[in-house]
Amino acid sequence: MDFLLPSTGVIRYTVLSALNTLLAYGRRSNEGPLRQSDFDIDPATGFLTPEPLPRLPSEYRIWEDALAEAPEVLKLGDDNSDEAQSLRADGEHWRASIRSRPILDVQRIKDQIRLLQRAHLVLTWLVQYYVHSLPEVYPPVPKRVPESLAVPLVEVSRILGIAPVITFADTITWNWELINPSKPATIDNMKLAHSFSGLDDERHFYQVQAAVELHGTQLLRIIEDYNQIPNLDDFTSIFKVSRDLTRLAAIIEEFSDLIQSMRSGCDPHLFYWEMRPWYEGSDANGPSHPGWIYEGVDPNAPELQYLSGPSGGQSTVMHALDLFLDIDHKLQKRRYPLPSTENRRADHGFMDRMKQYMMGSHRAYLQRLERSPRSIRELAQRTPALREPYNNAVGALKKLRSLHMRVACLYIVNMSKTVNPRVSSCPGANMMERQAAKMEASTRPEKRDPIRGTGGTELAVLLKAGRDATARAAVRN
Ligand code: HEM
Repeated sequence: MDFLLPSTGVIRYTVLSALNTLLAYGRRSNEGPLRQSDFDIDPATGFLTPEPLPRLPSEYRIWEDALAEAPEVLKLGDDNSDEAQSLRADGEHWRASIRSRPILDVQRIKDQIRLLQRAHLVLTWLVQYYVHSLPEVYPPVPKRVPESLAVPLVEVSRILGIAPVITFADTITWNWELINPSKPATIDNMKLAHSFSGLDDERHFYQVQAAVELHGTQLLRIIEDYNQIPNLDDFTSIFKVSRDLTRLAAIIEEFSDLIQSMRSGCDPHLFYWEMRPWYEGSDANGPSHPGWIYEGVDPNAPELQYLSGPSGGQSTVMHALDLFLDIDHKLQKRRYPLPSTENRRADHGFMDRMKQYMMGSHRAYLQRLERSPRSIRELAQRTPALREPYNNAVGALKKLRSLHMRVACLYIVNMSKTVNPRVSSCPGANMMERQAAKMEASTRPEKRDPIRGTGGTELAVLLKAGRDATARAAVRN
């Protein structure tokens, strides 16, 4: 049964990863109270950096310049509009210059976390621009990421402990600037730094998610307070926990309102056809499609397993919430109602895998939270006065996941049935393309792959399983 065993690369990576975490956090071997400041979490901005990332120093200027130029000259590879055709030569020139660039050494910035984050952002955006502007070919072939991008990206990612691909951090938590630099980082004083489509819809899409992250700082404070209460059994402590759980339910409802507000500024059709194609990672089309090749990088390098696109599943705030309320996504605990057959079929490793797309320090925060001996669910089970507030928080999270499923359905499942607007400017080809799309749609149920999320997962099954796992956390009276 060799195929069930992890490869030596994976074992090496797991051991190195564990060693890394031990070395970085060894100072706290005698773990004291959980403190956010130990994990590069800012009290005001949470998992967002406290200030906008600085630009890279002059020796990396070719990366910054290429990123500034990309939106001017690159279009999606399947774009045959007149404008795209007129830019084709410029686009090829941009890609050729990326291929001809030297491999820059990142050692000079290896101790400067904000510059490393900026390098990750710039390189991952360049990779997406490069790969998705390549002209489409049939049958599809693996897309090759030039070594001038791939090699430094893998190196920077190793230092940060994050996947070498565009992540939630590169699009949301690091991708902003201040409107008024003399004022603090609040959602009203932030503007988007980079956008693929240039559309207001893309700005809104990022802004809503950044608002959830910023709002999440209140939730992080509740978690920290909970972990610092000296004695959980006295009346004052129970009263505080009860009040905090009630506040937590309200915060989760506010997250839901934010998700709901996506519709007011982000058009589903534009999201699906103009924005989402730029985010796709190596596995977006499922296992039967060829993925990407990182030139100059050992193809067995363990981090190359993590090349999916960005996903809300990479939000550290949402993971912290799940861990605090003890949501069992992996179906390891005996809870009721028992999981449905469809729930069992879901990708139970998804949320765990998504942690590899976070900064090492944020992943370490989650690991520390996971090891916390104080389960709030167990406390609620043995304390009648806490059952209702706990269940209300779980109920609010279940409602959020139901709402999120509807949003994902509207923006992805429904839109996947519409026709790609990027068809040839030639009316004849246009008509043929539409005809082909119609025929494809009519054969869809039997022939098409399942609808996948940005992270390459079977979307509906995954999201339903997450909602049901949440509902199962509720404690019984
Ligand atoms: C247009 C808006 C959105 C769409 C289309 C969307 C779509 C998706 C999809 C397809 C997944 C499945 C996993 C994957 O492969 O990526 C997912 C997961 C997830 N999304 Fe969203 N999402 C949207 C907005 C949000 C927002 C605003 C949040 C912030 C709370 C969020 C949080 C999550 C979380 C936490 C997951 C992991 C699965 C789970 O916890 O249930 N999403 N999303």
